Amino acid sequence: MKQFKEEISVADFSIPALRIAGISKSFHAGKNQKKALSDVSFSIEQGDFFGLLGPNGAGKSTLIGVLAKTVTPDCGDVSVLGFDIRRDWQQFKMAIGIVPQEITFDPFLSVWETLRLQSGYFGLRHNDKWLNELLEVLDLADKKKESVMRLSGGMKRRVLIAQALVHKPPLIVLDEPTAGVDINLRHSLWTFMEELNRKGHTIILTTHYLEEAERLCRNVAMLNHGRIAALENTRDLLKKYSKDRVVFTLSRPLPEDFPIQVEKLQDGFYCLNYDNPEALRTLLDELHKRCLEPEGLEIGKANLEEVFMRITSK
Ligand SMILES: Nc1ncnc2c1ncn2[C@@H]1O[C@H](COP(=O)(O)OP(=O)(O)OP(=O)(O)O)[C@@H](O)[C@H]1O
Repeated sequence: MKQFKEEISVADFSIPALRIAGISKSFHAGKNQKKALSDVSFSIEQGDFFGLLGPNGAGKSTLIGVLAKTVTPDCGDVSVLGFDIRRDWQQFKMAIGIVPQEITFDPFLSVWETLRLQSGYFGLRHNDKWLNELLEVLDLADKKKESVMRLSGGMKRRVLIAQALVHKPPLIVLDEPTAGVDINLRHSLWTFMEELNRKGHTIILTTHYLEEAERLCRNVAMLNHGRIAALENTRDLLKKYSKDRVVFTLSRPLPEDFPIQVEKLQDGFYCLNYDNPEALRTLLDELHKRCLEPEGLEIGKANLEEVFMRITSK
């Protein structure tokens, strides 16, 4: 992935990149009412790489819809870099770029025309230098004149990203940017997002690929049934809800008086969850003392998937 030439200008760092306060939203489906968001509040600092996670139907897209002003909340306030979504809509929309999940383009336009049109939406007339740089960075330069509808799925996704960045928004929201994308493109998109973040953009990422969120996001919010179920630094969350574990196999059963409490998974298979790597050394020493050398040993690291399962099954 190529490097950006231009850095973005940053605002007063004491102002949150995004502030969401008391957002609720219900949808009417016939006689029934579905509460998609219930009193959701959180703030994201400038420069953060933030994961918005949650199972299907948790309310992520509804929240992004609120940011895009395609969903009107029943109550609550939203501001980006201090600009209120209602009072300061012009500044708000200049400060945020949303990469939607759905791929929708005008089928008759080329890549270049799509980006020019989007620039026009923001009133940017002399934007060609930046648009060319975006095409270059996203490896789309040779597709400039091609009709967007003729591009492959992965290329279309890149155009969606370029489209969201035409006005160099300080806050970028990526709704499932890697859904259905092959592993090579996924890796290059990660590099691209990291580069944007390094240049000062605040990034909000929603994804169902939890290893992706674990790798990229410094902080995460987990939504569940429209409520914030966890809001924390990713590493702290891992420490709190997930443990490292070792699964080991023995040819003989563990003696009843074995001093360490381990879980028996099935005959010959045992598991120990631990916080401190010292516990693993102690386990191996105790096994060794009893001439019980493990035949197999597999170490698993704490991961966000486990945290997610615990929090969302509560
Ligand atoms: N326009 C709508 N009319 C009625 N119900 C809706 C509407 N939009 C969303 N919902 C409901 O609100 C809830 C939250 O949906 P939302 O799409 O925000 O979840 P999500 O976390 O984005 O899910 P996914 O991961 O599947 O994209 C769901 O129960 C959904 O059916």
